[in-house]
Amino acid sequence: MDFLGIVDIPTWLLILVTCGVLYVYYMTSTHGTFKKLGIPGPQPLPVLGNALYVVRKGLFDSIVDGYKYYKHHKMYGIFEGRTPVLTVTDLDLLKEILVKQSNNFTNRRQYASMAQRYLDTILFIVKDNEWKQLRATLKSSFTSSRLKAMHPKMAELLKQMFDVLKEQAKDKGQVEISSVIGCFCMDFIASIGFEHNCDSLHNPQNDFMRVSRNVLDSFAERTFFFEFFSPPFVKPVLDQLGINILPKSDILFLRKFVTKAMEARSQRVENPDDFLQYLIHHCPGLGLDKSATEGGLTLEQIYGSALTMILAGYDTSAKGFHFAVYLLAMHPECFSRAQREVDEVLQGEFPNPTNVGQLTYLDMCIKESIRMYPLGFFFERTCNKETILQGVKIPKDMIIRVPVAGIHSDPEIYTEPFKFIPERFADDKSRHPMAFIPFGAGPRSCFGEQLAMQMMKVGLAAFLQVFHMSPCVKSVYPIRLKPFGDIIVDHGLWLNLRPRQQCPKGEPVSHQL
Ligand code: HEM
Repeated sequence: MDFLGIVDIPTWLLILVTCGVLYVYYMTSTHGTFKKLGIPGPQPLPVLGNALYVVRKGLFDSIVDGYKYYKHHKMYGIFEGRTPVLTVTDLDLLKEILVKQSNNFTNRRQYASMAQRYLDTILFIVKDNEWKQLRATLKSSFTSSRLKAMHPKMAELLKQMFDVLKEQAKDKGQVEISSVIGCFCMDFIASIGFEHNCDSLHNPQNDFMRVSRNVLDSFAERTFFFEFFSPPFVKPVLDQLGINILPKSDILFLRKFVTKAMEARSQRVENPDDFLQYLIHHCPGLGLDKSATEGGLTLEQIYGSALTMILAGYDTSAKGFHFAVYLLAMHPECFSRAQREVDEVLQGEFPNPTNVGQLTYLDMCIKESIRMYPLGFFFERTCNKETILQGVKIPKDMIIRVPVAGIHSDPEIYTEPFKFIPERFADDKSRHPMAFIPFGAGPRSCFGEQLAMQMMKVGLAAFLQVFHMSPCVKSVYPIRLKPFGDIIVDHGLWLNLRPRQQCPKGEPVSHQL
């Protein structure tokens, strides 16, 4: 093509350059948003926004640093590529957004490139009234009586986990705990969710575990790049091409698993009282229980909720559990105090949902562990409608980020925040309600908090009954995290495990070495 009568440029090159210019313009066109609103923030680069800082520091540390730097500005804005993200650092403002005016901040960011059509009924993702209805229907799936009913299964699997750990500790006593605890949590979730015995403790490579792990890892690894650099109109195209945050084949595998489990139940006279049965019971479309028609679930919502259980339930609890065990092992004084408490209070009785309520120091240890390593180290809301907060206009659709990791490591709230000091949780009342939010806050907070806390308390108490633990030569402390994705440890969690000579009377110890 003849360009201005001067040079002969090939058409393809002209198209390419035009597309490039349009892309740069499009990706940069939002970068004045925060200036217009009078909100401070680091200067964005064309196209990249503030991605380079996140790449250099890692997501976790960039949230801690951002909070520290902008704390006294109450909020600051960054750009993920072209997407403005408003991080709120003021605790009163956060209470306003998450609790008092939560009706204006109901939803989360929508991941257009997430194989969305298979996941748009997941509780974490659904919006507005659908979210309200779904949350209300699922509300009683984890009542305290249902949680108690799950306990025998938990005790049985803990016993199996301790046997595996004892076997691994036989030689030098050195054990990597994160993978074994991960297998325990997966077996527990599969069991209480779907009466499925995937036996990851003895076969960690089973399909259910492999596929679930792959879905979680893909989400952790790919989200950053998808969200930063692909403009919204490109995401559906990528989706059509099969390029997604989540591997479609794995999602389909998990859906098929749920379908098969439901089909098997339709042939049986008696069914287990697990999470899947709860969902089936609440799905009038399946015609199983006419009393459940009011506010019932659709078949797609059953798939979404089953996936929620697998994806939200397993990894979070596993990490919560392994951080607590590891941190205690790295702090011998805290370990001894927690073990003494377990021995004195439980008197050899196996921990259960009721008796662990008396373990106040253990509770502090778990809180301190999820303070230091909050698995949801940030979470988000979007603004449903324009809202004025302390004189600042928050436009509709703005993404609001809650910098949990920053708040949890604020030295004005927690002295020596990078030290493990469970005693700081002896007095919870003087702290601002938004200063400790490992499970989020307000009506959209974590749905599985009670289940997760029960797993961690019972599991940790049983651990202390059965093992002595201490650092070993392979232990790394302070813990190093991977720079991207979820909160992922960058090394094995190795420690020394010695089965205790004095057995408690409860179940698992009969398997002592
Ligand atoms: C230690 C373990 C866990 C931690 C630290 C954790 C943390 C969180 C956080 C920070 C949020 C966002 C809250 C917000 O936006 O205000 C969340 C949401 C959620 N969590 Fe958890 N979680 C854990 C375990 C679980 C378990 C075991 C399940 C399910 C069985 C679960 C299911 C969910 C769901 C469904 C949501 C979305 C709720 C909604 O949108 O209504 N979580 N979790």
